[in-house]
Amino acid sequence: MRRTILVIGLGLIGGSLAKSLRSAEENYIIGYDIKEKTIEFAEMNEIIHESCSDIREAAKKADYIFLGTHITETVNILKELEQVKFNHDVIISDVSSVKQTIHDAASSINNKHIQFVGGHPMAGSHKKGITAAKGHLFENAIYVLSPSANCPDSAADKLENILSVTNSHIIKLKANEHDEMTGVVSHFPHLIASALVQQAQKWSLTHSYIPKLAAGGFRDVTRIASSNPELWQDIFYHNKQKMIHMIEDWVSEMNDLKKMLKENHRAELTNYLQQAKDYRDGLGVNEKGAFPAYYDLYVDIRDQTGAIASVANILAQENINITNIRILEIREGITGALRLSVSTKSEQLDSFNILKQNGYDLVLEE
Ligand SMILES: NC(=O)C1=CN([C@@H]2O[C@H](COP(=O)(O)OP(=O)(O)OC[C@H]3O[C@@H](n4cnc5c(N)ncnc54)[C@H](O)[C@@H]3O)[C@@H](O)[C@H]2O)C=CC1
Ligand SMILES: O=C(O)C(=O)Cc1ccc(O)cc1
Repeated sequence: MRRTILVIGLGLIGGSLAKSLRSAEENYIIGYDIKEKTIEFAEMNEIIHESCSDIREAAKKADYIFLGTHITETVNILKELEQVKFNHDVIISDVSSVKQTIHDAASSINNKHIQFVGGHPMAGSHKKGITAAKGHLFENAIYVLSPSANCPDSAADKLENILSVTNSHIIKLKANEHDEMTGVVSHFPHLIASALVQQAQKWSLTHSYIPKLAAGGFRDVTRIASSNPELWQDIFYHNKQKMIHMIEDWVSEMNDLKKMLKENHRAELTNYLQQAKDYRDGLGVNEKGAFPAYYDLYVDIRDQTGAIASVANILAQENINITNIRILEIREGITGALRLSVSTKSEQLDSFNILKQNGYDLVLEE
């Protein structure tokens, strides 16, 4: 049965969703974006079947509408869709990183044809716009659904059904609990990453070697500081109360650490670090967690042409799919470490054995 799906906002997430939904034959995708260039790109690359210039008219044709815009814009578009004179029921969803604002806006909608189910795919990147969109972006990621109070269960079920093409793992959460948890593991870390970079930049004014010394650890923990500033400002603003609470929590945590150092509580500090390590090491083990399960291997390679391709080829011949690949602190002419991730324990062991047989020096992360 053909389904008409309107995607409004064809950026990184809306574009990725449109691509993924388009891969199911029964889906007919109409796309809208305020940027003309984005629509042209979407049409040229067959991300959508057709574009539209009037979202109210396009909405009338749709069975499902996805809002792929930033949160403030999503609230405005919801108000506009409320005015549409639908002659059938329509399921509307969004992809916003904060759910309570959207939930409040959806709850005040007075249009009997609209069934709203909030959504948030827990996958993305530091990039923005349709050129960064990928059809497989949500594969293996958690996809949160947050149905509004007056929405029938059947709407969430239907949405879950059409989202199955994304190969994500759907979980249902209430808006407030979603915002609290993503506040802790997604929003607040972005704030801290930017603060760490700001601190390094200030110190670098008087310590010129800082950029050269900023190696693996600093790069790992600050990767997300390269994300889209307009988007993250909007996310922090809409989750403001929880962010303020977490900043207060953090200040108190830093004060505890300061005290441990000042008073030479070395055993207490070791214990603090050990507890953090144990919790961090345990993340990713559970397949249903927000961190998809991964199993890592560290391979020593030379910095020379084709080094990565050789490793990838050996694993490809064994039908082993590399889910992530990263070069760690590679320096010219010196042996470098390649971190490979695979998705099962047995693939990790097989990769270890086959690469060892091929003469590679490597370690396996337990
Ligand atoms: N960036 C990420 O990693 C993730 C973002 N999200 C959420 O996804 C949503 C979109 O974020 P991104 O895709 O990263 O942003 P983006 O900046 O890549 O895309 C936003 C798109 O919306 C378009 N747009 C702006 N105003 C519009 C309007 N009035 N009507 C139609 N189109 C309009 C823009 O032209 C752009 O193409 C946000 O609500 C964000 O919280 C969710 C998961 C991950
Ligand atoms: O790039 C990363 O690590 C992210 O943090 C991706 C991300 C960004 C925003 C979300 O709401 C969900 C996931």
